[in-house]
Amino acid sequence: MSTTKPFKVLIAHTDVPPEGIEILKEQCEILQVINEPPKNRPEILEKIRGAHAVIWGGRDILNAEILDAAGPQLKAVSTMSSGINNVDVPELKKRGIPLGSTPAMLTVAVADLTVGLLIAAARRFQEGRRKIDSDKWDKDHLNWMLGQDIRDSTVGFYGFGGIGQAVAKRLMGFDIKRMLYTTRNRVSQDIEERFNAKKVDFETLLAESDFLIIASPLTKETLGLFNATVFNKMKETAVLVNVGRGKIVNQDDLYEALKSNRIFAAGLDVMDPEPLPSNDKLLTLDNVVVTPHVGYATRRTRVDAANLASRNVLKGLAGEPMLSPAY
Ligand SMILES: O=CC(=O)O
Repeated sequence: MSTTKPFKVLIAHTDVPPEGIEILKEQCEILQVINEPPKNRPEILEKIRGAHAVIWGGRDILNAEILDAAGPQLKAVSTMSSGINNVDVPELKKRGIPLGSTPAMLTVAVADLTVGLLIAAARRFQEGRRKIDSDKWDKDHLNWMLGQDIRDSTVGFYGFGGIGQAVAKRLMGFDIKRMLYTTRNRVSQDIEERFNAKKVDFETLLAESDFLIIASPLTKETLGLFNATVFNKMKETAVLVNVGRGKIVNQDDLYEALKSNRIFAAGLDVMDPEPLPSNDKLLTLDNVVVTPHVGYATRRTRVDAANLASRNVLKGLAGEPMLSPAY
């Protein structure tokens, strides 16, 4: 009996959790990339030939070259991520290929980490660790290592989609005073009421936030938006948290703002570039806490994301709308 399956799917990641792609197996032959990025482009170009769908990931860009190598039968692409900046979206659209992504699967894990970064930056975890490492633990002064209070604070969100709202939900337990948000479109009244959140203009967000959380995608409008001019409009006690994309922040300007204590601290899961070199000047500062873009690096989240990406491509292959379309 022939075991030929109607579709071929390329998994362009080396280590997608197998249980996340199990559902593809009934209908699809699975081709898996074996070599690690960034050196696996030749392998991808080779293996994608004749593929009907691809689960895309990593740093490399899925662009015309990859699509040409695949051939005209390619019907569906899904990332296992929220951001789709590793895909040439106009090129896919031009060819009428649907793109899926998996933002909803990431929300909880990223929101948890955001709260962690907020606390770590506000309460000076990085500096505290360095004090211990350098035998500078001061037991004699009451004003040593004082941090910022979260209770009764104003938390501002630049971007108030799924991740922002999940952070807001978690922060409800911290007795904060109010939440402000800046987005292009107002969220529903129901959501505003649930979080006691108010839409404000960018200037107000900067001036009034004690904690300012960037949870928005990288776009032409957000590229480099958080620069020296912006930091100069923030409170000196403000804590900035970025879980969006590194390039939303002008990192040289952030370095200066932190070094001069123009703002109090920053907690960053995203940087520019990534990986951030270990000799980057940002890492010399006490008042920045960094994590290596691990917002959604939890076991369950990876499986969920792979599962949704698989379901997206199965829908695309069936000519149906994807469960989580990126456009
Ligand atoms: O940053 C993570 C993602 O966009 O999935």
